[in-house]
Amino acid sequence: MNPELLQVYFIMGSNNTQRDPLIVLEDALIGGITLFQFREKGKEALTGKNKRNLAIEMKRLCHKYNVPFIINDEVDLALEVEADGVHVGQDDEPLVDLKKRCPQDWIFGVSATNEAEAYQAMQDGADYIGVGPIYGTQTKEDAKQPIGEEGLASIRSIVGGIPVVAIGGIKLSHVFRLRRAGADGVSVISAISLAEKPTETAELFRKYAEFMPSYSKCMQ
Ligand SMILES: Cc1ncc(COP(=O)(O)OP(=O)(O)O)c(N)n1
Ligand SMILES: Cc1ncsc1CCOP(=O)(O)O
Ligand SMILES: [Mg+2]
Repeated sequence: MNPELLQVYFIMGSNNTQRDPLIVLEDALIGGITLFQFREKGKEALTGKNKRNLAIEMKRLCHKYNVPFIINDEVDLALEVEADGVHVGQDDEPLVDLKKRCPQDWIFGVSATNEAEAYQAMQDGADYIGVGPIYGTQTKEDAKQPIGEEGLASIRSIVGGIPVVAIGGIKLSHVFRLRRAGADGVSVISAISLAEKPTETAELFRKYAEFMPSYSKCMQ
C-alpha cells in the first residue's frame, strides 16, 4: 500500500464522541484525514442493524472524500458492507486465515506491541503494522503498557520498509518525534473525535505529516 495513506489515520466508533459520529467523521474528512477505521466496541457500542447501518453511512462518507474505509476486528461485517480493508490485533482472527476469505485487493492491517509480533505480521503479509500503544491512552481499556518512541524505533529497525503507523495517546505535538522514530503516520481516536474543532485538528495533523517525508517513502 501507499504509505502516505497512513499520514492521518483516524479511528472512531459511536462511543468515542458525544456528537453525531457521522458529523465528526465528515468534519475529519474535510480536514484531510487519509484513512478511516470504524471501531465499534466497548461500553454502549452499537450492535446488529444499528452497527451495520452506521458502517454503511460511514463508508459512503469516506468514499465521497476518496478515503479508504477499514473495519476493526469484524471481518464478517467488513465483507457484508464491502469495506476496503480490515484491521486485526493479536487476539483477533489470524491474518493468514482471513486473507483466504477476503478480496485480495483489500488493505490488511495488523497490530503489534513488540518486535516479534511486528516481524510475524510482516511475514504473514500485512499491508501495514499498527504499532503501540506508544503513550498512555484513556481510550482502550485493555491496552498494553506503552512502548514509547524507543519501542517504535526498535520495531522499525527490524521490519525494514513496511508501512508502519503509530497509535496510542498521540497528540499533535508528538507527530514529528514519531516520524523521526520510524512511523509513516499516526493513528488517533480521541485527538480528533473529542476535538472541539475536528476539521481544524485533522488539518493540522495533515500539515504536520506533509512537512516530513515518511520513512517508507525514503526507502523506496
Ligand atoms: C491502526 C491500529 N493499530 C492498532 C489497533 C489495535 O488493535 P487491537 O490490538 O486488536 O485492539 P482493538 O482496537 O481491537 O481494541 C487498531 N485498532 N488500529
Ligand atoms: C485502539 C488502540 N490500540 C492501541 S491504543 C488504542 C487507542 C488509541 O486511542 P487514542 O488515540 O484516543 O489514545
Ligand atoms: Mg482487535
